[in-house]
Amino acid sequence: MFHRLQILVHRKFRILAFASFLLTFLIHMLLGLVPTVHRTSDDSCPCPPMAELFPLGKNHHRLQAQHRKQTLRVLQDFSGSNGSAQKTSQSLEQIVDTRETSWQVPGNSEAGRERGTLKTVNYTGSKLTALFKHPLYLIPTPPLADGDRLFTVNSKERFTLKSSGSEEWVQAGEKFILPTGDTTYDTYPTWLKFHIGINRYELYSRQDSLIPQLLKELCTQKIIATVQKPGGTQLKLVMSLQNFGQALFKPMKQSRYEETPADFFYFSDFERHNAEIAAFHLDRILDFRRIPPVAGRLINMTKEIRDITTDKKLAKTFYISPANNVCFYGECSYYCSTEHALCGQPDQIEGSMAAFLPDTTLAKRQSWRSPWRRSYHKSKKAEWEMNSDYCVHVKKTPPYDHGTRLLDLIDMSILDFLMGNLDRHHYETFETFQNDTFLLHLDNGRGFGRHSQDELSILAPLHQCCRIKKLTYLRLQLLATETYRLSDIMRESMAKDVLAPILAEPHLAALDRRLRIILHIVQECLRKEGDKNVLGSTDTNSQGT
Ligand SMILES: Nc1ncnc2c1ncn2[C@@H]1O[C@H](COP(=O)(O)OP(=O)(O)OP(=O)(O)O)[C@@H](O)[C@H]1O
Ligand SMILES: [Mn+2]
Repeated sequence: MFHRLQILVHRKFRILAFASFLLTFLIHMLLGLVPTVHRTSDDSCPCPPMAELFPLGKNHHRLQAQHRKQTLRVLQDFSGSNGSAQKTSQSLEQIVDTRETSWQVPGNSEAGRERGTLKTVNYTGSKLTALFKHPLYLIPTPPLADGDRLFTVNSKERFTLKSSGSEEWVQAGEKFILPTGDTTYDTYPTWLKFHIGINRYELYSRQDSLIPQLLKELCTQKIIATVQKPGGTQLKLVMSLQNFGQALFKPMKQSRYEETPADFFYFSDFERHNAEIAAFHLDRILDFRRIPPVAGRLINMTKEIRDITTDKKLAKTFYISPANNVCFYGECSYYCSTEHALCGQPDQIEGSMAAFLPDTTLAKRQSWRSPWRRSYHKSKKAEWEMNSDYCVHVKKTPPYDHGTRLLDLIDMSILDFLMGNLDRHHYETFETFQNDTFLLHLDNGRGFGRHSQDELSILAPLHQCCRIKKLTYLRLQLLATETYRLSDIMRESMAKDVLAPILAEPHLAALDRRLRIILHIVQECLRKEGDKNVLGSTDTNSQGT
């Protein structure tokens, strides 16, 4: 009898997990496949009813064809000849009160337990709110032209389980609460709004209630299915949420208060869940908006992983430790053994929940090797480490010879230097936008390992190329002022996370120190090479914001 019950429960979970996957897939199909009709389209909309959009196979081909058809937007001319853009940048410089800036480089759960040690901050009001109201954070992105959105949306189609055309969803639907609302858009779940908001210039927009809502859902929505994410070196899980959204879960592998030992190579350190969370906040504060939203969450390993996983191999790695805690180690190419097991207290474990990007069958991504990647070898050096003229070659090599790609990469090195991330071997872009788009900064788990050392080599792209986006430079200057001090803003931004404090105070202090180092390097470049060469003309566009 008990055995039969077990089979029944198991089957039910499998159906649920399958239904969740299918639903996610179908929603994207639905959005991607509707003939190109923009939200503003009028009554002449030739959209077929959703039922006609299936079966999947047929639609998959149609989708690919549509993606191919999307015409590449002609490169905007953001060069110095664009008078208005130049004027904007000049006036922006005046916005930053440089009197407040210090240019001197100086001599160059677990969370709950440590909450008491948080530094007392003696300022009133919200520095974060003030920052996001600053003119440097209000510069609009360019108007979106055809082909600038990742998905085209049928403006008339409301999101309902029935409209999905999937029997499984409709059956599973009783258990799920779907959004309702007056407009079609109101009926989309938050994760879907996030996906359809992605465009050539940004992963998400600035002043939007969407991201706080998405973060909230990532840490509160019921987890209905959990499986391992294949690929990569360390264990990570894909969790399906009650509203059919998905998250990439990285469990806590080491304490946020434990500094990476000086003798460790960057490639042998464990990833840090808190680094994933902090990286998202930092990226947003720098106004890059190139990291998918990440929230912390305390997971019940028994109920939210073991009991609901359809992954037998994963379930088999669960055990009870001598201290009576629940542990598991999963399957992966490194660190997936009893010696590296993840243990809860007794079955609660902290982790990071990253909002999932759209499925790659719907929005293909291109992976690029970083020209400044490390050798990933104990004694071998990469070319850029031996050749100080390395940037000259990079500048001549596509896609770095054109548009803002090199400047985008320099932005990324600034982000990585601030958090001490040496592990940026690749970056990704959405293929449909080809070479003229933002860079996705995925995989930030190796940041925030060391606070007592500043790894200057991460800044090699800035140092060797002596170029930076003007707007990045202006924002960095702003964040070096007392009023908008980076560490204060980061502390405040991360305080909203359920796992706060996310970063130990020495890591926050390191941010301010590293920021001064970056500014010092830029100033040296400006002194040596002049504004025109350093603050490259291609960054005067809004894409550079
Ligand atoms: N938020 C996300 N949504 C969807 N896919 C993601 C997301 N974040 C990362 N990925 C994909 O998952 C892959 C593995 O993720 P990640 O790089 O963080 O793991 P990893 O174990 O550190 O991998 P590696 O060992 O190769 O560095 C990435 O290459 C990326 O394509
Ligand atoms: Mn990694």
